[in-house]
Amino acid sequence: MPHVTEHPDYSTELDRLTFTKAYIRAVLKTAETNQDQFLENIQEAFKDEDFKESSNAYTNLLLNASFFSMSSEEIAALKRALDKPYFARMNFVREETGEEEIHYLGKTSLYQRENQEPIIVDWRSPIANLYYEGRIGPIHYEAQGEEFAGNLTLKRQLMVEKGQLEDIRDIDLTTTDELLQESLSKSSSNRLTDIITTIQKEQNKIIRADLNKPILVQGAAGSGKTTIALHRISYFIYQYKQHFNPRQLMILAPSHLFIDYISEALPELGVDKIRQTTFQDYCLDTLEETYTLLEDRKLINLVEKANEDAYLEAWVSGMKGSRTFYQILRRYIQEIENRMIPKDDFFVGQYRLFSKQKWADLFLEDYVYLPIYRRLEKCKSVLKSTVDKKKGTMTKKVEDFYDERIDRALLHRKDPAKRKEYVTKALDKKAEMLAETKKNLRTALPSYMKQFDKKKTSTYLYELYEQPELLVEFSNGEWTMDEAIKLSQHSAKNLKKKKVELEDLAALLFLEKHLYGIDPEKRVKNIVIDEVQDYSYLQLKSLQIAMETDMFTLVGDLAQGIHHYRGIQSWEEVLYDIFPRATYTELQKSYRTTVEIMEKANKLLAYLPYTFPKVEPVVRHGPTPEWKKFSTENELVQQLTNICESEKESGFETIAIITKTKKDAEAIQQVLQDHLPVTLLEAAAAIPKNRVVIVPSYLSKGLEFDVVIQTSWSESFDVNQELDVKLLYVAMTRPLHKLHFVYHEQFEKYGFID
Ligand SMILES: Nc1ncnc2c1ncn2[C@@H]1O[C@H](COP(=O)(O)OP(=O)(O)OP(=O)(O)O)[C@@H](O)[C@H]1O
Repeated sequence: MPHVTEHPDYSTELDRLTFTKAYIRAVLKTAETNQDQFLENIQEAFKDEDFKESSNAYTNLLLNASFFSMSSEEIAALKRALDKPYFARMNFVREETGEEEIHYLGKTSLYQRENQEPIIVDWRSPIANLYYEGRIGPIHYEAQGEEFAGNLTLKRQLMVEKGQLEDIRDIDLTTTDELLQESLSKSSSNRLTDIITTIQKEQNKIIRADLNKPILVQGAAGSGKTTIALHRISYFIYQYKQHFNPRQLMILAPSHLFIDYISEALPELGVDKIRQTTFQDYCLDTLEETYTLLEDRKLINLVEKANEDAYLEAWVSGMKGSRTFYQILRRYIQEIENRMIPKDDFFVGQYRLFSKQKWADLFLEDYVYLPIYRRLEKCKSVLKSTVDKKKGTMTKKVEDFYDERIDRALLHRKDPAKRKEYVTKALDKKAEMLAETKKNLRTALPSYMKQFDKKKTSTYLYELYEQPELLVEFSNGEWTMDEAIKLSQHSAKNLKKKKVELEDLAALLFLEKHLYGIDPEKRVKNIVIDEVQDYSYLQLKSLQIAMETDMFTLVGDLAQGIHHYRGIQSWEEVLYDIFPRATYTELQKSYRTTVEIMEKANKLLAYLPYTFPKVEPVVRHGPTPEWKKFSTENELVQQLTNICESEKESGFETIAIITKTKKDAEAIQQVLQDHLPVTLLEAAAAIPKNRVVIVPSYLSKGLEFDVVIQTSWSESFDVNQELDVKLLYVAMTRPLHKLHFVYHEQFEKYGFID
């Protein structure tokens, strides 16, 4: 490979880099000091620099520069940019002007203060799309609804590390594949990184797809789903920075372990301010009442116990996440709405102030957009103002009635004693009737409102669980009484004590939204869900209803649907039923692992009850997965330590021992900890650096490691069990470079993949 200095444009590029860094330093210094010093700083920054070309032009530009203030985020981004201000350059001859424009692409943009000419163009800007989409030659792009055409004359990668120009590659001479290969062959650091230098065309399409529409991506293991989702958020924030605060965006990840895993990429992409949480935590935080979340052991029990109880739990989970249960909840809400239509008109004393029909019109039509209890409040306030309005007339009617009688008596009763007696009585009666009317005016409304139950969300769900006959009725015959009883027995008792399962949270969110509404502070405008295949129908539907938006970015892989007992079974129901506006894309190419590893993993797909096209690995070769057998504990320890040590020596940084069950993971940690520094990964933990990790397969989903050792000590995989196949598939698709199998001799090699 020729040395970077041999490139014909080396000195131009070096100049440009020096200029850019100096400019950034000057801008930073000024931003951190004050406006008056800006020019002084600029002059100082450049006094020692001797540009071969255009130095006068640069200096002139700078002398005329004016300062404008920067936010702390912009300052942080620029500081990061000092090490690597940009990663690519392109030359574009605009058809309109015929002039050649030179653009340097980086993670953040930088403009010349004096004339707003870009020094660095943000990778998310419209023009940068040319770099990802286009080849050298005629091309066009869109910005603010307008089409621009021209000719792309140069596409160049500039490798800058720690501020030094390390390499220059002209694309179309070097293939994009080669650059990708290099990027993929690097060692992983246990954390996800950004890929802006090597975003592929099909990935770019998803990142930049219409931001006003939901998208659903079915992507093979390692196809970059998580990475793309984060880049899309970054793109969104860039496009809408004037309109959206990043807090209005939320990413829902499967666990805190996963949030830790993606944490490094977030500030780099400028998306660290978005909300990052799990579905469970979001619901617990959003729901008004306080609940205790029961540990979700369904998958563990299915894998480790596989007994009747485990199957029952999983079955209940499926029922509670189903479309039918959603319909049940909807009908239940309708029934609760009906309970809020009064049986009688509203009277104060004998005066009819409001008819039940008028109430029904308000409740079911005018205010239907509000949650039930807010509607109730509204109707109540309408009644209250009617009472207030009628108050005067009603008391006046009483007064007039008695005053007229008294007047008549005064005029026509001749006998003074009788007259006095009559008038006194009438005055007493008047006072009594006025008091009664006032009392009626005071009490009629509160007592009328008593007919409407005020129950908490959890009580409503409890009452539904507790009445299997209601479940059957609202299911429109889709559930049998037996099924409803089973669900009821499983769920009602816990809910009474405010103990909930993950599955209850979706139902509570749905009910709360309809009964009391969701605090606007807790609503977000745009939601990204990773590992969406593990969500149930109801989870997605409730989230969509609670957020009052369909702006979701959903990424997942059905082949990794290890929570399939509750998860969605096909994308059709998500697309047709929940997100009809969504665009659907498939990503078949896998970037994570080698051809040799993917070939083995691909064999597993044939055992799943879906038709998956084979995952195509980006052509990158590595060793074929190796098999090692052991029979004793000592042998196991020996095998694992040998592999770990030799892989570390070969320079691999991250190594994971992946087991099928948590039980096996714990057992292996016990026997291994005196021989190797190992850490057992927990769902709520962070991923340690520089330690071999032991992790059960279901927790490793979404993560990646340089080397994976798949171990079976007391548990093997049954090819006839869908869950087993998926768990093994997840484990086998985690490594970037090498995969080893270390298995107990009692289990034949998993013959189906050999
Ligand atoms: N265009 C690209 N350039 C460089 N690396 C890439 C590219 N696309 C994906 N990768 C890398 O491939 C690996 C897999 O990406 P990611 O974890 O986002 O995939 P995924 O589809 O979410 O996988 P899984 O389904 O297994 O969780 C990561 O190391 C990522 O950096």
